[in-house]
Amino acid sequence: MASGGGDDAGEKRVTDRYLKREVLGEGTYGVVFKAIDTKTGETVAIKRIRLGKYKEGVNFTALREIKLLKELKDPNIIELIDAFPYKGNLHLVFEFMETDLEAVIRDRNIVLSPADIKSYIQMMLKGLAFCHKKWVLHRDMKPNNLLIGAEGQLKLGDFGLARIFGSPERNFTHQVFARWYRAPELLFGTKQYGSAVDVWAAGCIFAELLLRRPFLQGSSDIDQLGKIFAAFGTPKSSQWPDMVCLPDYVEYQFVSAPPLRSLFPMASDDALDLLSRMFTYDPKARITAQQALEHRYFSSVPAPTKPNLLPRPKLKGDPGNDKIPDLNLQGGPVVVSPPRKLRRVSAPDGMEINAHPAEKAEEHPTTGMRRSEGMSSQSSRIPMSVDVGVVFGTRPAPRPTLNSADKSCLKRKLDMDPDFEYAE
Ligand SMILES: Nc1ncnc2c1ncn2[C@@H]1O[C@H](COP(=O)(O)OP(=O)(O)OP(=O)(O)O)[C@@H](O)[C@H]1O
Repeated sequence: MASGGGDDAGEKRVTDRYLKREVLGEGTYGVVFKAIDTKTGETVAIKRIRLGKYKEGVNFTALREIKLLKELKDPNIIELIDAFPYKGNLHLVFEFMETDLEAVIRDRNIVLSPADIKSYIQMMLKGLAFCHKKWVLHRDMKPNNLLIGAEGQLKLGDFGLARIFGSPERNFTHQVFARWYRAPELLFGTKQYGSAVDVWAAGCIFAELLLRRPFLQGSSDIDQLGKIFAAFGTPKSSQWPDMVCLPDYVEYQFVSAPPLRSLFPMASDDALDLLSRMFTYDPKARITAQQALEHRYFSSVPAPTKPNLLPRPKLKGDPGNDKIPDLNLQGGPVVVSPPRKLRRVSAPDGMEINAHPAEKAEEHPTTGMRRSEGMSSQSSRIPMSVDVGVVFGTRPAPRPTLNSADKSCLKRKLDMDPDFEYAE
């Protein structure tokens, strides 16, 4: 996993129980570091969430949900071992995982066989199906949230955290997920969504394993829809009747879908069939995680590779491991644009998408050129080529603060280690 220098390398202990080791990295919610659980001798990963930045306080719902996550135990879900406040931060203790699926996909020395891909997808769907059965949505499915243990087992990480803490860059309810993994109903602004959004994202991850690059790399929400429509065709209202009622729905120029086989030339017929069901436009008609597990793709040959036989990416500290370049394959933080109305643009060959004036003035991620500055009308067409992920920066996050009442509540509410002494 990622490693790096710590901002508090001098601090050795997190409570009497956890002995701190190196920083593993920093994500949306805060710093993650390695630690030793002196009670069990196990290595753990502690995610430190800065509560000081939260404005509205950690409410009872959040505490209840953290408690719920602690009870969410499944072989394909990262275990939340413990949760406690310490020095004004909330600490979430997870089982330690060696690497993640993004590292596997990016490691050019790894050849993934169809059986390996099947194994990863099966483990991902098992974790997802378990959580959906318990009425928990993930809402941030992407390859670097799929962690891989020393025995090759894949586990879903960050489950439910998007719901509990939200995300600094995703202020609106439908702005969950990194953009490339966002379902079309979210891009059309739905506020009422269900487990189907996780299945769409899982389909994107399946596609990414097959292609070894992110599948639908939109550079803005509008562009993301354009990428989706270019791949699967513009949805007809007969395919997705509720689409026209969605808050940000606008009519798009009709684009017909290329054969799915042309997008995934190496995939088996069964893999393509499952993919097409995971990418069904109407969330109500989209296959569920449980149904996907029962799809013939998993019972046909080849059988999924056993987790302990899956290829292992080079890890930090492995001999001869070069630094993996940071390609920002996830697209980075997502900037939320104010709600906007779209206007239609002419479509000479039926391939242009509707573009908003603000969209047209957006800076091109790689050329730095503004769309309105001399980019030909071709540039607003839905490109089928792959863009590199873009980070446009972040904006300050409104976050709840933890007041003393919240702190004592947190201490009471979390099912904490009886040995733990709360210390400021
Ligand atoms: N259970 C774990 N075991 C080992 N490393 C972990 C664990 N959880 C997270 N990490 C590592 O810690 C770092 C930060 O993880 P975190 O989940 O906070 O953010 P992220 O996944 O990098 O980004 P985002 O917050 O956008 O999902 C990453 O390098 C991640 O791989």
